Amino acid sequence: MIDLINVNKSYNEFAVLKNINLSVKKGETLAIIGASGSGKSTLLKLMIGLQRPTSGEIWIKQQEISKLDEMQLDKIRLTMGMVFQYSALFDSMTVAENIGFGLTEHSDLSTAEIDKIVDEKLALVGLEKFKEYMPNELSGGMKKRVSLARAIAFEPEIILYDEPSSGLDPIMAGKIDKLIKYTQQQMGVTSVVVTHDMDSAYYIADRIAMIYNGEIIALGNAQIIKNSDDERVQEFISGGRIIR
Ligand SMILES: Nc1ncnc2c1ncn2[C@@H]1O[C@H](COP(=O)(O)OP(=O)(O)OP(=O)(O)O)[C@@H](O)[C@H]1O
Repeated sequence: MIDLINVNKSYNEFAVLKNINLSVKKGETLAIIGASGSGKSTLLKLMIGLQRPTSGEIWIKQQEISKLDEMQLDKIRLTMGMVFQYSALFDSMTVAENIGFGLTEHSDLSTAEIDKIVDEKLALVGLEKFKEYMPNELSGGMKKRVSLARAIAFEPEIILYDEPSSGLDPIMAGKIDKLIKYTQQQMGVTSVVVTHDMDSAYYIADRIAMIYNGEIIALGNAQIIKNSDDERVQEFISGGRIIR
């Protein structure tokens, strides 16, 4: 579904990602972990064509996207949802308008049909009562949930999440995790989730990839990551609390 082949990304002379080879299978949830600045968000941006690789190939559903123009990329993006780190809602639109925006712009659905979908997705994220609110009237966590509702409204085949539960209280973070699992189990969505939260990664992901200085240094299910004999992995997953 998503295949990165020998991908390198540099900003000016600085190599952020080095020779990344990674495949995400249809219906799989892959978590990407790694220290701040290790290149996780850049990896997500490459997958949705917001950044282009310096070299290498990025395949989304049998199409190599790294050399497509913006119009061709837009077509691919219509099959993908993205939940950004900072919600990225349209400030001048209500919650309902934000969630329905993609459908209004890119589908032939009637206003009533879109409204029904908006209601369904708002119920999924527990924000039924906030339909007519403006983003600036919501807390950070609520904005994140609206952003998630917007991403799933379109029923995309792929959803990319950039730290979906950061800044949320544990109960809300748990709810977001359950929703991510729901999109996989009920909608068959293929997901890539950047997270700092190891409990979340173990819960939601089929496999976890750890990036260290722009390279993938570990890849596998929770058991493989937990049992890794790489000190850098152990240090990260224990939150630096390893006793040497
Ligand atoms: N547009 C850009 N121009 C120049 N440098 C960039 C750009 N975007 C990211 N970088 C650099 O690339 C490196 C990786 O950034 P990236 O945002 O991918 O890291 P990250 O692992 O997602 O970090 P965090 O966990 O803090 O969000 C950083 O050193 C950052 O300064």
